[in-house]
Amino acid sequence: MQFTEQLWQDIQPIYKSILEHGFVKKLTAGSLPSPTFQYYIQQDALYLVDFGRALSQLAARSTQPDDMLQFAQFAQNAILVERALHETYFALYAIEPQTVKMPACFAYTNYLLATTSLQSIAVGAAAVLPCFWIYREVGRFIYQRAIQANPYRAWIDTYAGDAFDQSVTQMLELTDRFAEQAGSAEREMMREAFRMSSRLEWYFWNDAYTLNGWLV
Ligand SMILES: Cc1ncc(CO)c(N)n1
Repeated sequence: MQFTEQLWQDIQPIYKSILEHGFVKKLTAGSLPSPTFQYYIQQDALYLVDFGRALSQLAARSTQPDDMLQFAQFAQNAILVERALHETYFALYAIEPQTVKMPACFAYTNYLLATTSLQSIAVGAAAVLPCFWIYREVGRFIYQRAIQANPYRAWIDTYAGDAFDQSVTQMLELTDRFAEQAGSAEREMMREAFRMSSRLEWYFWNDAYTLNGWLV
């Protein structure tokens, strides 16, 4: 079994909770209230900048130029997607960027930055993998069920599309290669990082769904 197959098995209960979450259900049905989606988009714009920063960190720390190029391209893409959010959804809803990260976004971005900075590249790669992989799977899940006139069609098409699929495949190959070179203790840390980021993906949607803010 490929290492990444094991990672996916590990998170089955988390992934199931994501597919069953009200945010994903209502996004699929097209009935997600627009303030909920706006909250999500505003937090995601903040998330994507730090996600790009985490990927840049992995690029800088790569020992192989090919890996460096790959991570740098992923980082560039995160910022391009962030820009696209502004051009589409921020304009559509006439909303301003948010400046405050809410709890899930704060936890997730800080986790990604700390892990890609302080742990090995292999563990850092495992921490960023759910951002790719879960979005592709959730994107496809929604795509297969959503009607054409879904108001969130552009979002669905991005994550169910070929371009995103290609980067996920590349990220999976990288992770499996890192795992082959890692010892068993490091592989355990990779599993732990993958699981933690997967859990934080759930929290990210849950914060939007509940319009969660700082309670104190
Ligand atoms: C929270 C989150 N995770 C993953 C992605 C996809 O890169 C995204 N845009 N936002």
